[in-house]
Amino acid sequence: MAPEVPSGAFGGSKVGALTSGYNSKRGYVTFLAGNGDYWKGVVGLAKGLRKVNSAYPLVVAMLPDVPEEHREILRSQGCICREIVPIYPPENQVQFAMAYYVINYSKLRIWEFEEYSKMVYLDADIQVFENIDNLFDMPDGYFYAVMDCFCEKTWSHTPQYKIGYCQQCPDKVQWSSELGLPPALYFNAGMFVFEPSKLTFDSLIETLRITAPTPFAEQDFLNMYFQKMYKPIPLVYNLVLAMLWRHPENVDLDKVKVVHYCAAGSKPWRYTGKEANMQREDIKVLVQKWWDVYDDESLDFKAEDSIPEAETLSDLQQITANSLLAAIPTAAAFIPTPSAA
Ligand SMILES: O=c1ccn([C@@H]2O[C@H](COP(=O)(O)OP(=O)(O)O)[C@@H](O)[C@H]2O)c(=O)[nH]1
Ligand SMILES: OC[C@H]1O[C@H](O[C@@H]2[C@@H](O)[C@H](O)[C@@H](O)[C@H](O)[C@@H]2O)[C@H](O)[C@@H](O)[C@H]1O
Ligand SMILES: [Mn+2]
Repeated sequence: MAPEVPSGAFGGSKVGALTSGYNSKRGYVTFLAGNGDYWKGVVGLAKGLRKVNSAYPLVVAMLPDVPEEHREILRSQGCICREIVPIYPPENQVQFAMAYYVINYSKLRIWEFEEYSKMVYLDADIQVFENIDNLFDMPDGYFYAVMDCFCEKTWSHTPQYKIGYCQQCPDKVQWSSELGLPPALYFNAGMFVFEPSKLTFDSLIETLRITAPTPFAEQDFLNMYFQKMYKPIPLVYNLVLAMLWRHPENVDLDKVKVVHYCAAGSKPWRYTGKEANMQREDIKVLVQKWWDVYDDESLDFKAEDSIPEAETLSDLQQITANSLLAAIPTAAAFIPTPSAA
């Protein structure tokens, strides 16, 4: 049962944000943990966002165990590095679909980034091949993400997998009422559009404390928590690679803007081609596309690339800000300069 989401938990009015001393900034955000090789995914993502002329910076929410050497590389690529305190689920005996998923609960810290009014979260194993800044203009108050697929073996613990039901083809296998209600629409948590809010963060943590962990860790938790606010967006914004062999009828690769290298063996920086489906021509093309961006030195960060703060506000917001501040001359002196991210 989804918990009651506190009213107003989806970012106050823009006017509120502007006069509260916070910029209503926008930003992309990813998550980095450990001293392994996911930093390469973040570098690829930073360069990919630059290649498609994204108007907003990339913030990296990183656990304390990310070494300084990796942080320096990310800063040199224009990333805004934000160290976060880890979040662990309650004591549990759950068998996570992947053992390392336990660290993914720390992703929840991005709701504390209140200096941003709206953010797009992207896993580090995602690449953006076409500009998706339009996502920031979708109506506030909802949680936007792409629907996942239940057909991979990683889902074998679920009733839907056992009967061959998948939300990507709901008419193929009818959901049996003996199993209770069909699963609610379920999103992949590798990419989503959200509004940072301390109120929401506190509610998330409060709810996490009393929620038994499940195999897909924070992805299951976020699906439960935002069930009533969730709005599916087209899969072009997060192509979960398994869709290529599980639901090819739903995929038009020419239209895909965002590729999520989440299938086993598909992380480009570790690709060997040995795992199932990794010898597919489309996989090889997508892995090469990732490397073409990663290796493109013309996409490396240069000081002139930096986005002046003022440009992170849309024209309308800037006008609103100016007219608001003009209307309250006394207060204007006291609104603190927004802290840097
Ligand atoms: O060792 C790790 C494992 C995961 N991650 C982060 O956690 C996200 C989720 O893990 P992953 O993408 O591997 O899960 P999948 O989408 O493949 O299930 C990654 O994209 C990274 O942003 C990380 O930084 N270091
Ligand atoms: O911690 C749980 C993770 O769950 C999700 O990955 C899964 C999911 O997509 C399944 O549907 C696939 O079958 C599986 O391969 C894939 O790893 C998110 O991508 C990741 O960010 C993270 O939330
Ligand atoms: Mn991922």
